[in-house]
Amino acid sequence: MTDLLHSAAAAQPAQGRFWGLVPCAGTGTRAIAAGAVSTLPKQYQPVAGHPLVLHTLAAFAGVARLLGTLVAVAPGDRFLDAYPHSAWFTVECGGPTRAQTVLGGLRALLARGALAQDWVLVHDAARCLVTPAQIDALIDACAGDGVGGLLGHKLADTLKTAIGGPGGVRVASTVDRSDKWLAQTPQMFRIGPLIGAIEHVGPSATDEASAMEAMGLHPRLVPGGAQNFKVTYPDDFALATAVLAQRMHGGTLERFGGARGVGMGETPGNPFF
Ligand SMILES: Nc1ccn([C@@H]2O[C@H](COP(=O)(O)OP(=O)(O)OP(=O)(O)O)[C@@H](O)[C@H]2O)c(=O)n1
Ligand SMILES: C[C@](O)(CO)[C@H](O)COP(=O)(O)O
Repeated sequence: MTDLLHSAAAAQPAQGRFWGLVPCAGTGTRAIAAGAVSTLPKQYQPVAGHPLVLHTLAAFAGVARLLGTLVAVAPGDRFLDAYPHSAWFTVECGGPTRAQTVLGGLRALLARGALAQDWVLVHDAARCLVTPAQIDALIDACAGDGVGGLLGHKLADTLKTAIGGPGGVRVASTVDRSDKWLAQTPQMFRIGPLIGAIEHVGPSATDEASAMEAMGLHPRLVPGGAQNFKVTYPDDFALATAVLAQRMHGGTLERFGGARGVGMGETPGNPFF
């Protein structure tokens, strides 16, 4: 894959090169119900018949402009060895927090031929419903931007703050939601500035945009969609399965016929792709 990475990078103009980076080193403590039979990390739990992260990676494989996608896994994690594909490769650079995993992945991209001015699209392994069209829309919206940006979703519900006390959790106030968005991924920034921002803000940054914001920048918000949610709680597996099943049976699962020819049997011995 490294050779392929270098030759693919050499073939593209340096100003408009795009990489994927999928942090995949979490454990999913909120998603795995207490007493669950399987303690596999959530990104490897079966969803619509396949490990969750493979749906995520299939979407990235369907985006022609990506030179490759680095999947940042925990040290010693060989789960994805069983699913080789020309569009992605794993690096065991997972850290104790998501930001540390992302930082390890960014440095690994540079070590493998990416340039500091290249764009990177960082995307949660756990957002398995993203589509190639959404990823392309983010690239279209941000490739000419001086900062970069992210997919987001405007808040649909009334927003409350809470106070806890002996009487249980109670409403403290209702907040104006007119300017509130839920931050989604992918989040797209140039590799060099993003490394600088994460190093500056430290390991607790929960997303790339907040690190860039800490540098005084204002990332572009690009509408994603309600379906691009993050599988976080036990109920989310059923919801993700239902959406994927509907897309498969409705014939709208474009990721299976993506730009890289992602279809059944591309990789011998791999039943998914
Ligand atoms: N140290 C970490 C923590 C998280 N992630 C990744 O970051 C994404 C978003 O994080 P989240 O949904 O919070 O995943 P977990 O940390 O696994 O979940 P939890 O907080 O419930 O344990 C996931 O794809 C997860 O694998 C990571 O790569 N490295
Ligand atoms: C990056 C993210 O998906 C934006 O919503 C999210 O912050 C990651 O999950 P976490 O629970 O904050 O680790």
